[in-house]
Amino acid sequence: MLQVTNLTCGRGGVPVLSGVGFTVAAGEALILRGPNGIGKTTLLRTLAGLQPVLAGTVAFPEEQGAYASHADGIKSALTIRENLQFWADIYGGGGSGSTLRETALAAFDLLDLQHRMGGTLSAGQKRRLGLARLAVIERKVLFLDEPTVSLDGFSVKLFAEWLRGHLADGGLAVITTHIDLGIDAPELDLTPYQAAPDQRGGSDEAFL
Ligand SMILES: Nc1ncnc2c1ncn2[C@@H]1O[C@H](COP(=O)(O)OP(=O)(O)OP(=O)(O)O)[C@@H](O)[C@H]1O
Repeated sequence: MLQVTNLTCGRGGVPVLSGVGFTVAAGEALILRGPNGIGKTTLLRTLAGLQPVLAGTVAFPEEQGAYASHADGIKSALTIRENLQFWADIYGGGGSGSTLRETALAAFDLLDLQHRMGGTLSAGQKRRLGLARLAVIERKVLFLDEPTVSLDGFSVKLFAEWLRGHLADGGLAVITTHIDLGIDAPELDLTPYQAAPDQRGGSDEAFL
C-alpha cells in the first residue's frame, strides 16, 4: 500500500504542490491529471524518493518502489536481452532467471528484436524496452511518468494489458498520462494543490 499524507513537493526548494494526500491499495492504480507544469513529474519523483519531501509523509513497503520516466535508460551498446539482464541484475530481484525475461520480451512484443542493439531501436521500440524493464525488476510500487509516450495504439494496449497483470499480482501504480489507458482507475486532478507561481523558483539540477 502507498500512503501519502499532507505532502509538499517542489523544485529548487520552491513548493510546487502542497497538501497532497491519497492512498493507493495493493492491486490498484491512480492516474494523476493536471495541465502542463502543474507538478505531476515533481510529485512522482518525490514519491519515488528522487527529490526531497518538503513537508508531509510518503510511505510504502521498503525496496519496492521503481520510477520510470521519458528517459528510458537504454544502454545503446547492449542488445535488448542484455539490457533486460542488466536491469534485473541492478535491482537484484529474481529477474536474472530466464523465465521473467522471456515473459517481458513477449509482453512488449520484443522477441523478434531481442538481439538488436539498444542504440539501433526506434523511439517506440526503445519505449517498449524501457517498459519491459519494469517486468524484470519485480518491484510492486510503480511510479510511471507518461509511460505511453512514443507508443503506437497496439503498444499502448500491450502496456495496459501488462499493467492489469501487475495490479492483479498485487502491485500498484501511480501514473501520469494525457491519454486514456483503458485502465479502471480513479483520477486525481492536482490543480487544487498548486502551491506557487512558476516564475519564482531556482533550479535543483546541476546540469539542465
Ligand atoms: N529542474 C527544475 N528546476 C526548477 N524548476 C523546475 C525544474 N523542473 C521543472 N520545474 C518547474 O516545476 C513545475 C512543475 O513541473 P513538472 O515537470 O513537475 O510539471 P508536469 O505537471 O509534470 O508538467 P508536464 O505535463 O508538462 O510534463 C513547473 O513550473 C516547471 O517549470
